[in-house]
Amino acid sequence: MISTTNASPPRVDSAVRLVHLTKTYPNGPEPVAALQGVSLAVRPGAFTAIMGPSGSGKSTFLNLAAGLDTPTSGRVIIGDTDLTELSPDAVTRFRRRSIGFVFQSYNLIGHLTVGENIQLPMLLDGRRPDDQWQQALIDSVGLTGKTDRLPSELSGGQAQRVAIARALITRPTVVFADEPTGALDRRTGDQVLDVLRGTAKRFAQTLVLVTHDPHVAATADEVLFLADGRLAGELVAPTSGQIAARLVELGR
Ligand SMILES: Nc1ncnc2c1ncn2[C@@H]1O[C@H](COP(=O)(O)OP(=O)(O)OP(=O)(O)O)[C@@H](O)[C@H]1O
Repeated sequence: MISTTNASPPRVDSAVRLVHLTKTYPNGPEPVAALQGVSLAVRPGAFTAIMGPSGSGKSTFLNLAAGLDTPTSGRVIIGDTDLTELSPDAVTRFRRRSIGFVFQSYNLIGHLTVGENIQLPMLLDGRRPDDQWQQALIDSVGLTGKTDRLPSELSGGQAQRVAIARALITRPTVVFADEPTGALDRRTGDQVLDVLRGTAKRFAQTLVLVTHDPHVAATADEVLFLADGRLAGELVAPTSGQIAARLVELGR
């Protein structure tokens, strides 16, 4: 279940809870109100897609929810931790442990091997991943036998599989993904999406994904729509046709 109101959501057992979230960018004389009072809760284990017309606030939403940027007002609660009450250093530490992020452009470290890239969030946190868990993850994303390669020796699809394993290695409370198939051709993108969705389901990983692609969003449990910085409805397990129709209504 996901709650999508512009008012305060009921207290629920949630992986992500946003309360009256606003973000205004001080763009000279004309500040931009990119988010205008968004409240929602994401159920643990759910796969939620975020969609909306260009400029509707999707990237702003993702950056705030993942602690990459700070809101103008409102609260971001991941599990039972309110990010907006933490110091910047504490947010960085919390993100390492409890938030995974998959970028469109992979963001792998070029001189580290596949295995080292995957382990990095654990190592930065002064921990070592459990060998069995790491192997299960590598197998699940289809990188068995490729852990000694360098990123330059990988295809785009393989690189994104590394990024997916890296995002999940800490068993975070939530993984956020920003257009994770946007740089891939359709066939490779579909395979990577299957890997992301399948691995998240297998390990009961909460996943929140921003996409422009109705075909990608149609694989989610729920699709949330943003328009002009506000929530503009949700669809549960929709078809890509239903999603496309909703986007047309919202003036995609
Ligand atoms: N760093 C920034 N400084 C100033 N304005 C910004 C900044 N980032 C975003 N905006 C503005 O905030 C609004 C929301 O932008 P955002 O990037 O969140 O939308 P989006 O839905 O992700 O768009 P797109 O689908 O085109 O990527 C837009 O009007 C945008 O111009």
